[in-house]
Amino acid sequence: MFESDDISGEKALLEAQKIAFGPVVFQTARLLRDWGVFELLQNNRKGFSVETISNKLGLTLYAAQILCESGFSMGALKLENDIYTLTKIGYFLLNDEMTRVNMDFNHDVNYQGLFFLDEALKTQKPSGLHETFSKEETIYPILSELPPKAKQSWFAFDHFYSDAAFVKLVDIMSQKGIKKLLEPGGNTGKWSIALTKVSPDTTVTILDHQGQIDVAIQNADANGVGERVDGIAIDLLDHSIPFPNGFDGVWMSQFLDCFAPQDIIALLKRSKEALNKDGRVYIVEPFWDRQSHEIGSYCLINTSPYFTALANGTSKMYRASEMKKFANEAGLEVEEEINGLGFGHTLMICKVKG
Ligand SMILES: C[S@@+](CC[C@H](N)C(=O)[O-])C[C@H]1O[C@@H](n2cnc3c(N)ncnc32)[C@H](O)[C@@H]1O
Repeated sequence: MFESDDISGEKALLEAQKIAFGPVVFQTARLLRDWGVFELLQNNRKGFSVETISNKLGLTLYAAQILCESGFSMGALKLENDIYTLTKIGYFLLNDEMTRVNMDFNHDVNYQGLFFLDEALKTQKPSGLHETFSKEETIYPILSELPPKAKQSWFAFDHFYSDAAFVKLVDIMSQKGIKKLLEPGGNTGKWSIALTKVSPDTTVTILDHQGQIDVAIQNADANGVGERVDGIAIDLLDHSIPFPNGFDGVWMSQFLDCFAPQDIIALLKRSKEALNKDGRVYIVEPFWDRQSHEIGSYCLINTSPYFTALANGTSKMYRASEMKKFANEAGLEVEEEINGLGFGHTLMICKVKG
């Protein structure tokens, strides 16, 4: 994975420039996508001159030149005999859903805040969040109050990955005969709704901030499962508050990555205390050491600085080996691990250590 040293010095120097100009190319690629250049060229395979592109899209010739020349340099556009056409990279930038949600998330949520990454890494506070959106300790209490584009891109990013994993997970979990499930970080209720819809004997209790609980309850009502989805507003970082107990399972999806190791261990201990005798803790995470392709690992590893600068200053995307260690320290052991769910999520089923 990421074997980058097996290239010529010249290639390496070019790769280094791609990193040095990364933010520039990111912005031009985004505008080539959002201002219709990629789409125009996708619909016209023979391509157009920059003059025609500028005329057809109502851009100044200068704007079209700036964007198309950058598009050519990044490999998203081909330039032959003064005619631009779309390449495979341009095709993915335009059409690939994962690329789109990653780009929107990085622009609308992260871009400005990442300028403060150094301070965030030094202070372990989300300095980027403080400089852009809010003075709160973490992004989570204000998720539902983010500016509209940031809010939309945050939720689209979160849901894109978990929704894909939920398809198979609903199958797996609906066969477990769970009556009472506790869901810390249940967010807008996507999982609780998906599961209760196919499991008529299951009830789910969400623990989250009030803003998310309100949306989750509204969504559950709209989906006809409101009677079996409830929520408790709580600051999950206050480890002096025990979880409610008597549950067959505690479900945490894309949730533990929002916390530093010591908080994960404390949350897992509180989860353990919430279980019935034969209960299990279910951890769903995209671990970067469990990806079948380096594309997944690349996306996950580079999501971590969002957690530093914007989310909380302390968490990251973890490796499965790290999570196993945390579970162990909390008095749990991983009984089963199911990999390859959705775009590369893992389900870790944990039982209380005997
Ligand atoms: C990344 S989202 C996970 C969403 C969902 N479980 C999924 O799989 O898509 C994390 C959730 O944890 C909640 N959360 C994070 N820190 C929290 C805290 N300290 N107290 C309460 N909820 C918290 C957030 O509000 C958010 O809904």
